[in-house]
Amino acid sequence: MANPTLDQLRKHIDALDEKIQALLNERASCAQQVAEAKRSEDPDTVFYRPEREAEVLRMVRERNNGPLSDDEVARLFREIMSACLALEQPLTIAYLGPEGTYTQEAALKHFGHSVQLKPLAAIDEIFREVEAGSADFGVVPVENSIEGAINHTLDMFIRSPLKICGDVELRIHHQLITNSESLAAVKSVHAHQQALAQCREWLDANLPGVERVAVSSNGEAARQASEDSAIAAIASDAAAETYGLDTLASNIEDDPNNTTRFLVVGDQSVGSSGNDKTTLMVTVQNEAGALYSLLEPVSRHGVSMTKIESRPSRMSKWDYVFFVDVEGHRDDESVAAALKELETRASMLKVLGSYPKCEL
Ligand SMILES: C=C(O[C@@H]1C=C(C(=O)O)C=C[C@H]1O)C(=O)O
Repeated sequence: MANPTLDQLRKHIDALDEKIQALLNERASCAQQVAEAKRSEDPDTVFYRPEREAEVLRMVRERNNGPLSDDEVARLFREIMSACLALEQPLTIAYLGPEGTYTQEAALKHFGHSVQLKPLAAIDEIFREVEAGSADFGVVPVENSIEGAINHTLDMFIRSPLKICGDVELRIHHQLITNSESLAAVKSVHAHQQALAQCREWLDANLPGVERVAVSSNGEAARQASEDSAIAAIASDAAAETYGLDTLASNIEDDPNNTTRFLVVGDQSVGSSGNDKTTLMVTVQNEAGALYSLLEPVSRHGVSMTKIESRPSRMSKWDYVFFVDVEGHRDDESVAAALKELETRASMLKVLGSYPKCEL
């Protein structure tokens, strides 16, 4: 059709929408049949399969020809799978709240919007909630590109039996959100002290002399802003959505690469997706060369180590627990061989989890 009219184009979109909707429902019925198939194989089955979801997202990206970007189609399919899974089994996800935190945004990015979210006040509460089975999974921050590791999260693994089932990276974009009409009407800016620090230059330039108030979280700051239009909060898009606030200025962070990584914790062992990583927790005797001898088999078996973090063991002074990330799944031949040797050299080795590399 040469130069179709607006009316013709809209009719075409209506026809396409009808097909998309029918296909979505066909996919959803298929997912319901998958649930039956899983149940007949094993009555105690888990319906959520992160390794399969990662594979679906990888295929979506690989076959994408635009004009929608790979990220955009992956995000759409993330939501489709979320809705399909909810028909099989609605998931409850505990996260570090209150509502409107970046952890909430990370939870929604990873699981999609068709889950039941449960905001909790502290990292250890999230672990306890999942351990008790009151939530299926938990989402907690683990490191920030500026601030470094979130020690509290790492320390939880020393005592918790939970496993890592996935991770999510989130670019931290700070928004100035408020009910104020304009910057001039803002009398104070509320946020977590880290967010205030990360937007210092912007605040100096755009809101000089305006009071800055540190509060317990950016979600709490947004809640306060929703009750008083003289207050602006620094928080996420999710917080603006949750509390019905307008965004007066976007992406006001001084460092545009500010990124936080979150862990998804649960009691599920995740199968191989073909593009995975494995997190280990190890301790060694406090003696010369111990750490080298521990990691030597990792390199000899051609396994690539991408990260190492140490924390006091809390058992005795100057004794450390190492958190090590390697590429691959624990069932991969090379990783399994390295782990077998590592076990004989470490005083304690725990595989915290093998999980798909983030596809979002
Ligand atoms: C449909 C399935 O169950 C769930 C839903 C998925 C989907 O919608 O594609 C993928 C994995 C599972 O979390 C499946 O395992 O294939």
